[in-house]
Parts: sequence; structure tokens; C-alpha cells
Amino acid sequence: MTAPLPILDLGRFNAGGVARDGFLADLRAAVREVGFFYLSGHGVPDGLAQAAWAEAHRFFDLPPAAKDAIAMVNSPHFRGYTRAGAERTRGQPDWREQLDIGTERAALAVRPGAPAWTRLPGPNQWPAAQPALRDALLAWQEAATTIAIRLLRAFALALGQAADAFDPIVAETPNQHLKIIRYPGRASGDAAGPDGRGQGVGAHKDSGLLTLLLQDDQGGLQVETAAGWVDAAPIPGTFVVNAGELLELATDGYIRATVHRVVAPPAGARRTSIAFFLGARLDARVPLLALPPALKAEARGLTSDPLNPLFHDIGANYMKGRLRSHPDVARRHYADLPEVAALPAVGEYS
Ligand SMILES: O=C(O)CCC(=O)C(=O)O
Ligand SMILES: [Fe+2]
Repeated sequence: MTAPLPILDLGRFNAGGVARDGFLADLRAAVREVGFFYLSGHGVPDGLAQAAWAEAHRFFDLPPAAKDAIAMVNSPHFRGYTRAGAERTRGQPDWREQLDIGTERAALAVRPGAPAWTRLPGPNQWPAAQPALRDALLAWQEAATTIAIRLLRAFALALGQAADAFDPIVAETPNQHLKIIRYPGRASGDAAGPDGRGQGVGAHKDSGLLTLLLQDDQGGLQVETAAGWVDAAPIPGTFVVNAGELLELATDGYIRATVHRVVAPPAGARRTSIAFFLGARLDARVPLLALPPALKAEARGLTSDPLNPLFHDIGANYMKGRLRSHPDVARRHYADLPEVAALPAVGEYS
């Protein structure tokens, strides 16, 4: 299906006046109805994305041993490389390799009895053979963070809030999470997947506030809408933006954290993406916004999922997701937590 997803131009927001009002009205409709849109006019210099792409491709082309040398299982901070085949979404195997990074910082000094999430901040792992990867990805992460925080201000205004309504939960130490991802080609029938094609990543919602995605020209990202699954076909110069579960929680379901998936490329092809997830500070709680009456009347309430309960306590919510996605890391570094014993052998993504 062709893409009916809206395209929003951030230049209209930056321009102010009636252009801004029009942007906010379109944004409000987009986040309530679809929860996914393309962002153009974001003003991020092209060179930053080009550098991130070039280094991402170089990384995935490293020999397997060089990538395994920075395996995520080495890191109590859930940073590093994960081979294809180590994740499942709702029981079905995903097929993608990825490198996870986050804010580059020293680990916190953790007091005994402190919440488990205080062990999450810490250094990234970088491949010794590719020193340029670090600068390119950290620069991209900073640029994406700036745009995501500007968008959050637009979300707040679009919902009748003060522009800074979300500022306290992203101030100074927002939870930055960047993944470069490669989906190898998969012969159809390889594994049960959508439309008889293989599953790249199964249907899920993102858990943070906002996701900003760069994708190459292969395609495969699909979004669940009232009209069924639609393709988020690549549009050069744009990001794909979607809201995560924290915004659904903060708005009592006015904003939709939309289900999406990636269909694996055919055998012989491959797909690469760069996904930035803006999360809230781990020490914060998700606020419940007081929506103006006209918007409150349209809020749908939360779509509760017994397999994936949501916590307003952000650190606990994020920790739960990391433990489920990467049970090997959980067992190596978090075996003291009671919930770790119950984890399945392979990561459950969503
Ligand atoms: O690779 C993509 O296009 C999307 C990836 C995704 O949905 C995720 O990692 O949460
Ligand atoms: Fe996602």
C-alpha cells in the first residue's frame, strides 16, 4: 500500500505565527490518528546523517569477530553489539543485527539497595578497528536529541499545554538510546512472517517518548492503522517520527503509540536503519497532563497489554524493557533481581 502517512514540515513550527498554528493542528491530528509521520524541514545538516550512514555501513561490514568483541553481554549498561537471531517479538524470531549506544558517561556509584536502573548509565563500547564510529554516532545522537526535544515542545503546545510541559522529564540527562540496525535478506518462507515474508522485527510499540528514524531506500517498515498495515516507504531528507508508550501514558491515550514492524528484505538484499529513541530521565515519573476539555473528550484511554504492563516510574519501566530484550545481559549482570530468573532464553523485544 502507498504511504498515507502525513508529512510535517518543522520549518513551519520554527517560522511562528499562522504557520506554527497550522503545523500544530496537523501535528495534533497526526499523533492522535496515526501516531506516525514524516518530518521534513528539520534543519539537521546533511553531513551528520551522511557520516552516521557511512560509519554504520562500515561497522556492519567488519568481520564477525570484531563485532562480537564488543558484544552487549559484556556491558551492564546494555551497550554494544547483538547478532542476528538473538531477539524475538511475541515468540517469533526477529532477524537483524544491531549496535546499541546511549549517553556516553561514567557509570554511577551505586549504593546497595539503590533502584536497579541506577546501574544503566555508563560508557558505550566501540570497535577498536573503527575509531570514527564514535564521533559520527555521538554527533548524530546529539542532533537527534535536539530535534526530538523541540518536537516534544511542539507536542505540548499542540495539546494545549505550556511549551515546557515535558522539559522537566528530559532536562540535563534525558535517556538517549541510539541503535544502528541491519536486516539481512531472508528467503520467503524462512520463518513465519508477515505476508509469507520473513520477520525483520515483529509488531511492537516503542517504549520511550519519541522515536526518530533514518532508513535507507530498501523499505520494509510498516505501520498499523485503522485501514490495516501501511508501508512507511522511504522519503529522502525526512525522518520517520513516532510516539512511544510514555507519551500515550502522559496523555491518557490521546497520543497513540502505534504498533509497527519491519518486513525482512528479500534474499540477496539488506536494509539498514538508524533509530534514535528519546526517553525520559530515569529518575522521573511520567506526568499525567491535564488536557483541555475538548481534547480530553477525545482521549481514548490506554490500550492495556497484560504481557507488557506500563509503569509511571520511568527507571523501572525502562529497566523492565532492557531485561526482556536482552536476557543474556540480564543473567550476566542482574542475576540478583528476582524478575531475571523468569526471563525466557532469547530476548523478547517489545
Ligand atoms: O528499523 C526500523 O525501521 C524500525 C526499528 C524499530 O521499530 C525498533 O527498533 O524499535
Ligand atoms: Fe520500533
